[in-house]
Amino acid sequence: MKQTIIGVIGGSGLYDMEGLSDLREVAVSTPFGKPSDVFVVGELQDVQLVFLPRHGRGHRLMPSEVPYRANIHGMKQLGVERIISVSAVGSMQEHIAPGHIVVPDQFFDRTQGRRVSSFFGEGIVGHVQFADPVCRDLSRTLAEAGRKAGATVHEGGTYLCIEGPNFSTRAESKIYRSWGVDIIGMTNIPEARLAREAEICYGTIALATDYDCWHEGHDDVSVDAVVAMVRQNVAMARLIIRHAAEILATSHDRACACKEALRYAIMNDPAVIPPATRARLELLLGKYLQ
Ligand SMILES: CSC[C@H]1O[C@H](OP(=O)(O)O)[C@H](O)[C@@H]1O
Ligand SMILES: Nc1ncnc2[nH]cnc12
Repeated sequence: MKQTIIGVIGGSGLYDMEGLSDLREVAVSTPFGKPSDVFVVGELQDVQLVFLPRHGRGHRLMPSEVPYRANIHGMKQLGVERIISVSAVGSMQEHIAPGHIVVPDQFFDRTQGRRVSSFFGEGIVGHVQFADPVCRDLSRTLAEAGRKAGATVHEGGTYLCIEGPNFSTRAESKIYRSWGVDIIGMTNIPEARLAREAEICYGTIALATDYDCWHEGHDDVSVDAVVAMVRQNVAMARLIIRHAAEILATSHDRACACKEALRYAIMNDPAVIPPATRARLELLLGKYLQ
């Protein structure tokens, strides 16, 4: 039986995974530059787990500096079919308290166009569906794994992605709340877009660390507060991943549409795609450009 291969992108405060066996580090080069760090590959609960710290070890990269394309391409090269993103987020709703877990089902993009969030371009035009930006099956698994780990889990919710690196102004925070968003962060939207183009399932375990700056009864978000809350919950995040691995170990074959996201996405007459572009996208598109 083929082994399930899961990618984990660790966010703020999660720079390694404990409990992996047969550990090895894999440096991957991609047509889109160098990933955030070397990938750590190991076995967990009968699945192969591929771990990458989003901001690099030592947290060297700002949200707008993360090489998102290289990270997702690297995951694809290593055979990853499902990516679990772990992220620290601010809560935009009273009932989502710091320490709670949210598994978002929607994203709202407030980044400023400084991140390249598509593999297309340079002679190839593609448009993938993105109405449901996360994999429903993977997200259901993450919520189940979260409950099993004893976390308070909010299943579904809208993650608003800002450019950063600064946190929001109070006016922005209040306006975002009036839009009905649930959580706020700085990293997930490019990853979700690129994972979809790479036909990889994407789901997020978001740890609420603060109430941003809208809540009069709580301090405004600060790095200290985020780091303290992540530290308190990092063991739980790891346990959720372990439970998710347990569930996914027996469901290697994906029933979702993520695995075919590119089938009807390409606009080009294949004859006009420049050879260099075709070569660069071979891993992602080769099967559709025969
Ligand atoms: C340290 S607070 C801001 C920082 O934390 C979140 O990162 P990640 O999604 O990688 O956990 C947020 O998006 C910001 O990058
Ligand atoms: N309030 C907040 N805004 C943006 N990113 C965050 N990450 C954690 N808390 C955050």
